[in-house]
Amino acid sequence: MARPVAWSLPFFEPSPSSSDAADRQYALIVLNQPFSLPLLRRLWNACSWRCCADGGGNRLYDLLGDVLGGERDAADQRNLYLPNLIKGDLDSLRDDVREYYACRGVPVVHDPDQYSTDLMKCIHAVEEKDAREGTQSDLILLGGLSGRLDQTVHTLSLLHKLRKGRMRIFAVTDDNLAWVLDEGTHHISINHDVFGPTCGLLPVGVASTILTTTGLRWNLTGAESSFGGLISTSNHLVPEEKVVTVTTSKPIWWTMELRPAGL
Ligand SMILES: Nc1ncnc2c1ncn2[C@@H]1O[C@H](COP(=O)(O)OP(=O)(O)OP(=O)(O)O)[C@@H](O)[C@H]1O
Ligand SMILES: Cc1ncc(C[n+]2csc(CCO)c2C)c(N)n1
Repeated sequence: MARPVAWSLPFFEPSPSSSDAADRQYALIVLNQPFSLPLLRRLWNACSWRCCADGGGNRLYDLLGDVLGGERDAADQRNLYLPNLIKGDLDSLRDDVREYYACRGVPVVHDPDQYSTDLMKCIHAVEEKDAREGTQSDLILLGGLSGRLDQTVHTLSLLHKLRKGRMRIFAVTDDNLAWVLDEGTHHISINHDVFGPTCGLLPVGVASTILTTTGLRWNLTGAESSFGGLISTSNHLVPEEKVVTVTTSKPIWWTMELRPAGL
């Protein structure tokens, strides 16, 4: 029997405990989807390397321009949030944004391949960076769970496919934090100030799975879950339980709601 996998989420802590911070380092990929400034700040500060996927650069640039005080303050803000890389087929990155970041030394890499998405190109860039620098990053995707349905399903499929890789990959929006739990047992540490009340276990990409849980309002005990049958949506985290456990016979998407005031 494989040992349980422990999941802590230090990138959502205002000041991560030194043991969490020492354990793992994170890379951020900003996708072309809306996000709030508090969410950007939290994730940006938790990551040591940041990359924009094509039009993700526009999102970063525009959000940091929406500050009180006019263009000067916007420029100051943008200088505090310079990505390490912008990469993609560059059909979405605006010329003014490209020029702004290129002038400040941000590499803007054009990869014209039309058989891989900008998200895949950026994940590859993180792998290359890790190989180059001898680091091992976990990955946070900012966006990718809403908007266009084909892109959303692409995110669901890609993280499912990459679940056995070296990197842990999380998808984050202002509404959700979600990732794939591989077959086995998982212990997920929950900060109830940040997450809840709702959560879900979504059998995407598997015919069916057998689930046993603790720490949820509606726990499952050896229950079969499938698209054609039961899916645990609109479940609730129990505030008194600091750890949720999930045992699953096949990979499953785990998703938690973010509290609006949690950041
Ligand atoms: N509407 C959307 N809904 C969900 N995710 C999106 C959406 N638009 C973009 N993304 C994510 O942001 C990344 C960058 O998007 P961008 O708009 O720059 O390029 P795209 O041409 O639409 O996407 P791609 O080239 O990857 O197919 C995409 O690879 C995808 O992961
Ligand atoms: C079967 C198949 N379907 C769609 C595409 C198109 N496509 C997939 S990824 C990508 C890059 C977008 O930046 C594009 C255009 C393809 N090549 N093959």
